Order: sequence, then C-alpha cells, then structure tokens
Amino acid sequence: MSIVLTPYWSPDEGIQKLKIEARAKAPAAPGLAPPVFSMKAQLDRTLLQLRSRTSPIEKYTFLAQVKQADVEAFYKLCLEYMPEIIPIIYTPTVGDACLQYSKIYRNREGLFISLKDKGRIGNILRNWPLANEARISVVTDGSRILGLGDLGANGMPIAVGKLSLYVACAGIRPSSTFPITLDLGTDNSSNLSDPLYLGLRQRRPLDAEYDAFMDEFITEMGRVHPKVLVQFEDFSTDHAFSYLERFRNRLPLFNDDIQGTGAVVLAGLLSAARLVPVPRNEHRILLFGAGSASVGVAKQLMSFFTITGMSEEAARSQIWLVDSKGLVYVGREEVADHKMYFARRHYTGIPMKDLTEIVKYVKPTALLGLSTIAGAFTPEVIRQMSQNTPRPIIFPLSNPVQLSECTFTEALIHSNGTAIFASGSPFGSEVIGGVRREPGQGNNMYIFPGLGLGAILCRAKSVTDSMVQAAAFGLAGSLSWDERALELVYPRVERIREISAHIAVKVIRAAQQAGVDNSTDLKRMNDTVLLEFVKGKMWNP
Ligand SMILES: O=C([O-])CC(=O)C(=O)O
Ligand SMILES: [Mg+2]
Repeated sequence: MSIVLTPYWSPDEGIQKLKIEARAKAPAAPGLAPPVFSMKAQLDRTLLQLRSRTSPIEKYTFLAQVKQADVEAFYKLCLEYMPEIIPIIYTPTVGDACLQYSKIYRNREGLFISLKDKGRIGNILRNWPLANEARISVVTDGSRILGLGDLGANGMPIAVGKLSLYVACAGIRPSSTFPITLDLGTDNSSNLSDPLYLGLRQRRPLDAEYDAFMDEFITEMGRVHPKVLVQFEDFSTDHAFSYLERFRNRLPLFNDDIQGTGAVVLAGLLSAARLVPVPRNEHRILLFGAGSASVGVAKQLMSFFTITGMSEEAARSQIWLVDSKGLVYVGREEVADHKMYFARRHYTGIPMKDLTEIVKYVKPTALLGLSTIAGAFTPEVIRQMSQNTPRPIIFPLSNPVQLSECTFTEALIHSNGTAIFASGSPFGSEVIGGVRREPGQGNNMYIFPGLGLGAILCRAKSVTDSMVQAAAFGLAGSLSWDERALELVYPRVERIREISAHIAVKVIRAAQQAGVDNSTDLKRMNDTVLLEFVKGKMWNP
C-alpha cells in the first residue's frame, strides 16, 4: 500500500482517480514507503489520529480528508469501526457539516447544478469525471436537510454521506457513487448574508420555474446517465411528494425520506409488535409531526395492518396524525393536501392541540415523532403512553440527535423501563433495574443501501412500492435470535452488509414480480444462489 501523493481531483480527473485507485493497490516502489509499514498498523494510526480530534466536526473533516487521500483506507476504517465511524460521516455529525459547510469546505466531492445551468444541464452532467461508472446518485436540493431546514447548496454533505453509506453498508463501488446538489437558491437568510456561502445568492423560485428546472434535470439524467438510480433526499415536503410522483416512472427513482424512512419504521414496528401482548389489529399508531417523512411513514405503515387481511379503510382508521395545530381531522382549518388521507373522518370534538390530551384520547400503543421538536415527548406524554399499554412503543425519529422528541433515558425512566424504543439518531445503551437496554436506531440507513443495491443489480426500470415494502419486511425478518432475545428492534449495525444483501434479494424478487427488472440471469437463480451472487457483487476495500 503506497501513500497517495496525487490529489484525488486534478485535471482529467476520472482517469487520474482510477490511476490512483490502481496505485493504492500496487506495492510501493522501494524507498517510497516507510521501511516498516503495514495496512493494519496504518489503520490503527489513522484511528489514533481520529480519536485525538475532540469535536465531532473535526473528526468529520479529518475523515473527509482521509477519504480524499485514500479511499480504500477510509472504507476499511468504516467497515472495521462501523459504530464509531457512522455517527461521524452520517447522522448526527453530517448535520453539523451541512450547517458549517461554507466554513469547512476543502475539496470537490460532488456535482453542483445551479439554476444558472438551466438549458445546459446535460453538459454539466457530462462533466462528472466518472460518468461511465456512475450507478447511484443521491440528489438533494438542500431545502430540508434532516430537521435543520433550508441549507441551500450547503446540503452537499448529506448526498456525500448517504453515498458513503452505500459503499460501507452495501458494497457499492466508490466510483459508482454520484452525489448531486441542485442549487435552486435558498430561503435561508444567514446563508444569503454569509460571505463564504457556496451557493447562489438568491431566494428559491416559484413552482413553475422550479418544476421546469427539475423536468430538464430528470430528462437529462435519463439521457446522460441511463444506468443511474436516483435517490431524492431532503427535499421540502411539498416537492418531496410532487417530484416523487412526477418522476418515479421516468427513471429508477425513490425518495429516501418518504419511502426509506417509511420502510425502516414499518420494519421497527413489526419487530416491536412482537414484544407487545396486543393483537396486531388492535395497535393504534399516533404520528406526531405531519411533514413528508411522517405521511410517508404513515402510508408505509398501512401494510402493518393490511398484510393480515384488514381492509384499507380499517387500516387507515388505526393511524392518527398530529401536526403543529393538533389532531388532524376533516373539517379542521388548514389541513394540507398531503395530510388529508389520514385526517380523521368522524371526529366531531373541539380542536385538540396538547399532545398529552391527544394521547389520552387516542390511547395509542405506538407513538412516533417526526416533528423536529426536541422534548415534545414530555414526561407526562410518556407516562400517559404507559397507561394505555403494557409496552409502549416510543419512536422519536427526528434528526439530528438534538431534535429528538425525547432521549432514550427519558423514555425508559418515565415508562418504568417498559418502553420499546427506537430513534432516528443514535443514543447509547442504558442500565435500568440492573438490566442493560439498547436503543434501536430507526434510521433509513437500514433500508436505502439494500434497496439501491437490489434495484441496480436487477437493473430495475423503476422502484415500485412493492420493492420498498419488500425491503421493510426483509429488514424485519433479518433479526437474529440473540438480537430478538435482547429485544432489539433493528439488527446490530455491525451486520449491516449481511442485512443489506438479504434486503437486496427481497427487493430483486419484488422487482421480478412487478415485471420491472431487466435481468433474466437473476430470475433463474434460487434464493440461496441469488444471495451469494449479491454478496459476490459487493465491493470490499
Ligand atoms: O439522514 C438521516 O439521518 C435520515 C434522513 O434521511 C433524514 O433525517 O432526513
Ligand atoms: Mg433525509
């Protein structure tokens, strides 16, 4: 393993990068490496340097440099120290990286396409140095980064971070990943007045102009990169829904916040429900927060009920939505279109706003938070949940960690240790009543890598709802016996590659059933052979 001297990006970048990758694998000529050098020791050295950084953002920038200099070393570190590295390159630290991107930016790491490129988006797309190798693109417009709001062009780290997870968690080749940030301006005043801000200094345009830009982007993407699967990430609520519907039949495309989050929560709920002595059909689910992720989750949760034969109408009536104005019901003022499907049909009481009151009225067995309101699950709310059900399911899913509706400790203390807990961002384990309890992380990172891997391996021409649902059931079915014995609702993150392979198989089968796949070879394989095939396709540093 030689030390890489050439910058990752330089003129003629694509070829250069491939040369660098090849050189990284070749032994160094005598004299170019230290006399005593091993990859193992180098990894320990890198870890030592990483741990000497005290703040998460310093760790983030350090790792970003490691990745630029030596992509293999970076992913070796990711794979060996997954639980330590993921919270730095991904949620929650990636949120800080987006907030501070104007200050910490050092090197090119993805493609920016701005409103000024309208009319020549195809040319810009061709400038990606690894165009022929690209297979998966995470595309954001930065308009709703995690729970942090509109960060404009500073949203790039979220695209980069998700794609690092595609490599680490599903073995996609690094050169096949393609981060894209669409710069359509920003409504964030502090960005607009920051002299170091990296994006266009203008407000976001009205929908007609936005839509025309997106239409051109998708058309050109299909033309220039026909083999690329697109993951939409962190678009504001209205656009998240409208662009998913508008474009999902034109390209293989899914929305991570609507579908990925929906699937991961469905999987968590299926696992949690096994621990609760309540029949499946009697579960009552309350979602606090009604943005794109929330309604996406609610729609995905329908199959929690319908899979048992329940009608759609009956399934819908087991799900309640609460937004900033309280319980969502038909006839209430200001109910946005995307919430109407879950608005209560027969509620005739007075508007109900207080969450404790709503919990008392609905008597949910599961409370999900997608509100980005830190502390919204107050001690009273949690205590009230414990009165409804012997094992309250409490999932504060807002990201990053400082926006979580409650902490793991709070959920345990105020439920007397009965809560079954998963959060969007990571929390540490806790000891309660002498028993160590581990929180789940209900983050879409358990879904998108396997979903994307399955979709590209079978060359799916679109990503169907059935493929997303297969990913969710695949995840729920992947818990090992000891994970179940410990009451985990998600598998250990150390097993993520195995889990992603398992999910990819389910996704491929669903694509075949839906007739959207394009690979006869895979159809002939039985599940065991297919699983080995998928694993064999995974890139290893
Ligand atoms: O990135 C994450 O951690 C999960 C996610 O998609 C979001 O919160 O928007
Ligand atoms: Mg997201």
